[in-house]
Amino acid sequence: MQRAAYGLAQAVAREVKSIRKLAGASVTVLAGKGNNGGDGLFAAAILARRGMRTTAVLAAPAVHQEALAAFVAAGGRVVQLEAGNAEELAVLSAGSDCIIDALLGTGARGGLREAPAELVASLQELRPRLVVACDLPSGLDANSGEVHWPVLDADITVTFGGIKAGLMADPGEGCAGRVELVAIGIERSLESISPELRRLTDSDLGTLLPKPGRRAHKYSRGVLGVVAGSARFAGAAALSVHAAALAGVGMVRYLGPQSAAQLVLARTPEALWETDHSGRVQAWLLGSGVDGEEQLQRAKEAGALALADDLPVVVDAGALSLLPERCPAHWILTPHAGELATLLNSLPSTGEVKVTRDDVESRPLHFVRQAAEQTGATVLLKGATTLVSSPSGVVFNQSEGTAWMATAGSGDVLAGVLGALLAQAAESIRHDDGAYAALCVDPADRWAALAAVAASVHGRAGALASADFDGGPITASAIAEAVPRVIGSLSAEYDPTRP
Ligand SMILES: NC(=O)C1=CN([C@@H]2O[C@H](COP(=O)(O)OP(=O)(O)OC[C@H]3O[C@@H](n4cnc5c(N)ncnc54)[C@H](OP(=O)(O)O)[C@@H]3O)[C@@H](O)[C@H]2O)[C@@H](O)CC1
Ligand SMILES: Nc1ncnc2c1ncn2[C@@H]1O[C@H](COP(=O)(O)OP(=O)(O)O)[C@@H](O)[C@H]1O
Ligand SMILES: [K+]
Repeated sequence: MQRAAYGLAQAVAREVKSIRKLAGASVTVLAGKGNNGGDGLFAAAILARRGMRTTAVLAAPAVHQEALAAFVAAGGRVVQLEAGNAEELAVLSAGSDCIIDALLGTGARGGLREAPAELVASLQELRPRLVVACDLPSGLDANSGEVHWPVLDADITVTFGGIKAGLMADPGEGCAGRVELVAIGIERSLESISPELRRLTDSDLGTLLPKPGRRAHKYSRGVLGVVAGSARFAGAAALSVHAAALAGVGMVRYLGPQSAAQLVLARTPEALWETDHSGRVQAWLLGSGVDGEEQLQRAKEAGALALADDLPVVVDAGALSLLPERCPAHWILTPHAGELATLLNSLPSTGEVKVTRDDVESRPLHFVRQAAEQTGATVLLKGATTLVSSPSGVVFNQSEGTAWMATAGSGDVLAGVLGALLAQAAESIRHDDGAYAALCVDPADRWAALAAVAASVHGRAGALASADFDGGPITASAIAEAVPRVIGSLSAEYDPTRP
């Protein structure tokens, strides 16, 4: 607890010092009855000894006794939160330079209630200057990222021992601000426990991104078959094929109506327009912008071929309704929240109660796992944070994008990038050359890891494209155009001397 409190106090001191002198600056700790409150009070005691004016708002009649004693001994002021004074204490707290949210930690069941809930709701409206959450924002479920409102949005969350899943999955991630990890000496015992959520780092991405060997040719690089677009949604075909080409695929075979093919070829003359399914491919991309019987039929036939030949498939948008009874893990479904709800409702194993888009947005981690488990596929759930669940339940989570990416066609670009990576990497995934093993990715979870690479490349490309316009808006086409730069710079991170 002392290590946790020390780490928390250091972070608060550093942040406050970046705005004003520490001595004389004020901090208010909101302390709950459990150990989380104890951490907050111990941290505030350290800050009081460093000359800060400290106030503790006690949210329960009895709080951590030793921590409270240390806080009082250090000169801290104590006020008791009661039924009638929540608003008054919210105004008092909002006046301080920093608020430490130590109401609830990992031991919480459900969210804040009564006076603490009132306090936090009022504080949120008063827009405090700086909020540092102790371990996690109070009201957030550490394991699922589910949020029980009200929650005080943190600028920084100082978390202990390991980054909790709930800090990396929406909607929790959206409340946590920047997450900083403080080591408290229990990490070794955590190593044996497989992490709930995993985020790939720059060098992981560099390691997993496929690279052409010196003697590569276009067929050995991987060919992607694409059934996307339709007369109505021709743009989806053009975007996904172009993105696949920019993500380094050896070749694209496009299957679709002539009107869409014309647009595809005008945009990407490198692609081939095929009128039947006879050309060999290493992976399929099915569904983006697919509409109408004829194109759905093409997607269905390609899906059947993929099953027969054991080929990996990206299943997007229109093709999500064409799943076999049980998918292999190398079928990667790419729904957004609404599509995931529809998909779950179409599965006999979901049961009577219908899942809504809101349900998925409130508990994305839960539902992405459920979909992967029920379908057998790898499921990539799109959103501000993208979650990829392997059917084993291991989840990767990437969140490098920008909200400007919420624009039409952005998902088609992601599908193209993922298809391109699948076509290139299918062989090396099946016969790992050591890259996945080096990153401790189980064989069963390699498809999910590669899908996470695609999500990460896509998110970074969006951020880079927006940065080109000083953080301004972007089109889906601009995301695609930035993909080669992202792959180039990440590949440079790859250190071939890694074990
Ligand atoms: N190795 C470790 O684990 C380390 C842990 N550390 C720290 O400990 C924190 C976890 O501490 P914790 O277990 O005491 O839980 P925490 O959330 O502070 O309080 C739970 C208490 O609150 C109550 N309560 C529950 N739900 C409630 C609600 N909705 N609304 C109101 N009350 C509610 C419940 O009481 P009950 O409902 O049973 O009366 C229970 O007694 C963790 O986040 C980290 O900061 C670090 O020091 C480093 C090492
Ligand atoms: N707020 C956001 N922040 C970051 N990325 C986002 C955000 N909203 C959406 N995205 C990303 O943009 C893409 C949108 O895909 P999708 O909903 O399928 O759009 P479309 O069907 O128009 O192509 C996904 O990759 C998603 O992760
Ligand atoms: K907290």
